[in-house]
Amino acid sequence: MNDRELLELAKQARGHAYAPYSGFSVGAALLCKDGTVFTGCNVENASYGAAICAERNAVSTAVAAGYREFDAIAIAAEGDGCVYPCGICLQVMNEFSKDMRVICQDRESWQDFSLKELLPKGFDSL
Ligand SMILES: O=c1ccn([C@H]2C[C@H](O)[C@@H](CO)O2)c(=O)[nH]1
Ligand SMILES: [Zn+2]
Repeated sequence: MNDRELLELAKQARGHAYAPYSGFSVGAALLCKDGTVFTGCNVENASYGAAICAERNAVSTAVAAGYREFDAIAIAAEGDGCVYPCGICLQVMNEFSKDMRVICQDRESWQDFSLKELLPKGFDSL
């Protein structure tokens, strides 16, 4: 699974987004170290604070299936330009795979970051 293919799965997942309040649909595709892929979309709620981002949805789905080691996550958001994961999602990724990569759609292409680059000093109580 290369970055382009992973991003394509993120775009497909974006089609399932439930975002009637923000109107901002996001999809994510999470590549596990063994090659398994989990996807997620943002799911909003009438109680706005109950919304979950696409990235955390994908990570939670993977963890619930017994996967905790991730290689990369691709993110496809609405509109033009690069959308980076929010701080909470970065922190959640940091919990499981500090060395993972973050691939953000940017128009017809993408940008590739390390998680460390986007969250240089994540909280860790261990
Ligand atoms: O990286 C991001 C940024 C935002 N959102 C969602 C949360 C909310 O539903 C909507 C607007 O912030 O987009 C994501 O899923 N991922
Ligand atoms: Zn988030």
